[in-house]
Amino acid sequence: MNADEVGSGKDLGVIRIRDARVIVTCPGRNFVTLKIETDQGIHGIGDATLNGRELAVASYLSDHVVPNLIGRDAHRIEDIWQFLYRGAYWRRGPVTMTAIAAVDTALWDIKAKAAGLPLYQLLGGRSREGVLVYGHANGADIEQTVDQVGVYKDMGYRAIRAQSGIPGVKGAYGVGKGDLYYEPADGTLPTETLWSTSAYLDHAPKLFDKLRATYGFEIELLHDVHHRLTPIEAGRLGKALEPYRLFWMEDATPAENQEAFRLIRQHTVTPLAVGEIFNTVWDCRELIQNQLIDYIRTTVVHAGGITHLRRIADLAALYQVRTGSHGATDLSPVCMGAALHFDTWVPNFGIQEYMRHTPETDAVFPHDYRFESGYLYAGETPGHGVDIDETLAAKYPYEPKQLPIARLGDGTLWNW
Ligand SMILES: O=C(O)C(=O)C[C@H](O)[C@H](O)CO
Ligand SMILES: [Mg+2]
Repeated sequence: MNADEVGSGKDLGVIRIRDARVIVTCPGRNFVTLKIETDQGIHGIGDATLNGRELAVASYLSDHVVPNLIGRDAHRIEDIWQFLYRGAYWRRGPVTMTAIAAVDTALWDIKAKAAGLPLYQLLGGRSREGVLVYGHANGADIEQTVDQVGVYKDMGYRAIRAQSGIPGVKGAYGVGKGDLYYEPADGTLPTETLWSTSAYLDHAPKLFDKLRATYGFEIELLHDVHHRLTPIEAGRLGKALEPYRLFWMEDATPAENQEAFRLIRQHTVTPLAVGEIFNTVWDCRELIQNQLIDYIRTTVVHAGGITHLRRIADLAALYQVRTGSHGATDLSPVCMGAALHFDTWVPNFGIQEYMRHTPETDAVFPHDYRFESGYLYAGETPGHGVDIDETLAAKYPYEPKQLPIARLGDGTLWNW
């Protein structure tokens, strides 16, 4: 942001929204960003990226939301949130909630800039110095994954998610091309992958056995099942992984049926994390209130912005469920910046996922957060500390890309 945009703290009267527009850019992968401008010269931005379905949110914003924003007081974040949620009549869902999140994030950015404060100060101030993050180590086989965990350890990570290719399974989830920048949305039409539960259940404990034998128990290890097991299979895996003391087992089974997690809980004390595809508190209310999970992974961009994420975190706090926000590369640096301010404040913080963006993406979204010794630190710039270079963004036009699908050996469509 420009120095002349920083408010004196006296700009908390009415501040009118003058213009709002959607910017779609593809510096290696697609990102959708909403930029809101005000009559005070202050602007705010919000991430609106929904991987593989980007243009649906872009249209929702441009065609249906932006006309409703012009002339409104940007300080009335809660009222605008309620207007967009209740006013649409059609509540919830990823497209709606991602669009609302973009508006909400941009408005918090504006309010914090107007106040001359970093966003975490407006949320209630600092609860911690740094935000513990986990990185992604993956490899084509166990040996490669073990080596990659070493690479992340050497970079200073204290918590590492480990995924490995599975013998006989083409395109197992989470296995990239061996570099730091894994991106699964890789085809104009979805890439078809294969899934075998029995091969996976046989393989996964061997990976963690080797990791603990190599690196001991000081490092935190995480694992993402990516929605592929039935509840009883997930219970079995959780039990098999208990000796390796995972920080969490993520998305062990699809969570439309929240009750399914009770069965998993009955069989294992491996901590459970879920929620990256949830959009509202209603998607996780039973999971939280019945203490069926340990970490809730809802994030700023897909769960209605800072305003709604705070409601989810407050409910979770009542039940000792901690946050562990999604932070894959399809969430733009704008989401990451906002998430880090949220994480710096939220009392029941657990961990933050952090997949590094490519240098091209970082150049389009200049930001002030930084990584050091396993922690990310939100900056002190007023606002959420992330901006967009529109000239550079315009050099990377949208490219249609979809996420893969998975099938069983007999051709049955499974969960990717
Ligand atoms: O980062 C994770 O935990 C994921 O599961 C990443 C998702 O596959 C990704 O965000 C889909 O777009
Ligand atoms: Mg995941």
